Amino acid sequence: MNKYAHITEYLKGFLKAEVSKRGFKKVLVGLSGGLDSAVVAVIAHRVFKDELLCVKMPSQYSSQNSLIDADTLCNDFSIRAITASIEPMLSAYEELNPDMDKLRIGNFSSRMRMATIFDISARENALVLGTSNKSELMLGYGTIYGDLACAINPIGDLYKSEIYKLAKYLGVPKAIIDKAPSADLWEGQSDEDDLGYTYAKIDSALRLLVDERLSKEDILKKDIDKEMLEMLIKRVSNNSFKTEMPKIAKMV
Ligand SMILES: Nc1ncnc2c1ncn2[C@@H]1O[C@H](COP(=O)(O)OP(=O)(O)OC[C@H]2O[C@@H]([n+]3cccc(C(=O)O)c3)[C@H](O)[C@@H]2O)[C@@H](O)[C@H]1O
Ligand SMILES: Nc1ncnc2c1ncn2[C@@H]1O[C@H](COP(=O)(O)OP(=O)(O)OP(=O)(O)O)[C@@H](O)[C@H]1O
Ligand SMILES: [Mg+2]
Repeated sequence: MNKYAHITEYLKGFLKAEVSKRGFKKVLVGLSGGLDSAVVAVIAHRVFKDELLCVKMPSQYSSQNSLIDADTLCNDFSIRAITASIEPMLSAYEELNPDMDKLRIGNFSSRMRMATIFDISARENALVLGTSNKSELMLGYGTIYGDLACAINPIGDLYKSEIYKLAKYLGVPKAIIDKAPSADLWEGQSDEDDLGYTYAKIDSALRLLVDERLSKEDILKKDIDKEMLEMLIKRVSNNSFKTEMPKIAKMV
């Protein structure tokens, strides 16, 4: 069996077991029009069919292409979807806080989406599926208690470069595969511009650092850019809190 066919079957089994173990039948996916949520939606649809509901949550900063790409995916795969705009909440908060920079607006947008989809999860008696990949999780490239929040994440152990291959295998529309990954939190945002390097380069180094646990010295012998490696080591260490539970004071 092809590697990505095998991964798909494994993730279908994982989702089925984990959702049923928690006593649920329905799942939600926040659908942005980007690659990660498209892959999660297509795999979840194979398992849950009409018990999957995708939630599109545009803001005034979402690009028009993202909205079109999300609709194309839903049409191609007959996936159920609703729209819940975060624009009114975001505008109201921005009016009260006119000094916010784009990073704060972006993180606030991400948390408004989290609040919205978790409210819908209560209404629908459904679980929220996560869409953060391993590259993002390792680098802390996501908003804590925002897009990182979920009940179950099927793609958190797959690097972005693997998500591309999985998307191709699943038949995700070409427009979604071909466009640059973007958090779409402000106009023109691009993951690879924010991070400074392509995911192909980042993932090659992360594999050596995280999976093979090689030392910095040994990684540098393998033709990896020194500045990038130093950035990655710093990010992995500084952002590890994003994948941990809050520390609780133990009474002694
Ligand atoms: N050591 C520590 N232990 C526990 N908590 C710690 C902490 N250091 C900071 N914090 C807390 O964490 C906050 C900072 O983290 P956070 O709020 O996440 O924000 P931050 O890491 O500053 O920014 C999030 C990054 O992820 C990107 N992003 C966001 C959303 C979606 C996507 C996407 O790809 O779709 C990408 C975004 O563009 C930005 O580069 C601090 O304000 C503080 O409250
Ligand atoms: N407009 C939106 N509507 C619904 N959900 C969204 C929206 N924007 C972001 N999200 C949620 O936040 C997640 C994080 O965004 P991120 O950009 O990392 O993933 P993506 O858009 O699915 O893929 P890509 O990284 O290729 O752009 C999305 O997968 C999605 O679940
Ligand atoms: Mg995106």
